Amino acid sequence: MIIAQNISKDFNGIHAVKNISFEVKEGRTMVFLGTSGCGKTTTLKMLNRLIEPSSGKITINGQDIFSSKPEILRRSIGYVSQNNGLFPHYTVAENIAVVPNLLGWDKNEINERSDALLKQLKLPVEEYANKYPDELSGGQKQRVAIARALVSDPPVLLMDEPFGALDPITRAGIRKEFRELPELKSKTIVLVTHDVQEAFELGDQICLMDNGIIVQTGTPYELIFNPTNDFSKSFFNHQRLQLELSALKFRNIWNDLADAENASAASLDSSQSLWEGMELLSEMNEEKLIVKDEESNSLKEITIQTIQSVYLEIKRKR
Ligand SMILES: Nc1ncnc2c1ncn2[C@@H]1O[C@H](COP(=O)(O)OP(=O)(O)OP(=O)(O)O)[C@@H](O)[C@H]1O
Repeated sequence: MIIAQNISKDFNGIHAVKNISFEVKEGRTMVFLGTSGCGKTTTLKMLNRLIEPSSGKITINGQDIFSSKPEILRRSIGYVSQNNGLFPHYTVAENIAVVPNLLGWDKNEINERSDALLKQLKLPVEEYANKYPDELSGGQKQRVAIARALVSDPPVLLMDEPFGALDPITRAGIRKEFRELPELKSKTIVLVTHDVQEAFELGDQICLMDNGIIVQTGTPYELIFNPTNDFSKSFFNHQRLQLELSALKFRNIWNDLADAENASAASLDSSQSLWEGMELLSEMNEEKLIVKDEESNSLKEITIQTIQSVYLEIKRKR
């Protein structure tokens, strides 16, 4: 768990971050979202002391981060920087091995761990381990950067616009894979983005920032349906429909869906969003799809029409 209390950062008179506080629960993902220059990266980098706060207190899993040297602190915090930060003269395998070498792992252990990660990240070892970063596509470089950040299994992962340099299609694909990576399920993650859709897909919680302060913190649902101020309300206006459908999960509307009978296989689970349901219905060119709720072990069916009418009913009631 990360707790930041009243943290600020001044750069020679520029108040980049102004007395903000937030908490990230263990195993959860917090996304910092906001316009360029609002203080997201500065906030992120204060968590691993790449930037030293001007004031405030930060604890990670109960430990004051200022009680140990920054180099020691960073061994338990994975970090993916904006431009992937790979060493150009190191191969993929060598890039991934940097931290394990510092930690004194033996060669076999390093190979085994890095092979397993490359496999999870869909970069076959035989093909990629000996390549150099400039022989990789943008998406592949980001995967290597993620593998490198995860190699020592740190409990906390910080990511600064990890998919920022990718085209929208690659970006959406890698984001989906990222969400499903088993390795990430138990990590406490703080991610910075200016992409609203990305924040809604990846964040359990979103901190919306403007001009060095946190304007609102909440789940995607809270931010889109219950904005507490004019900034939050207008920030999402240009993509409101898509974001509302992304924030609504099938489990939120479970009782409004028809039971599915004789269903062989479910295509979606109830933690997925109405937006994902619409995308899949159109991608698969199906009239109906089955959604499963793991908790109650029940199945429901969805169509574009049911999604539309449930959504319109929710809007009507508000
Ligand atoms: N090293 C620095 N020296 C002086 N000013 C800085 C420094 N780093 C950041 N700033 C200023 O602090 C403010 C916040 O910057 P920061 O990089 O945190 O914003 P951001 O929200 O991450 O923006 P972006 O999305 O463009 O990366 C900006 O006004 C920026 O110019």
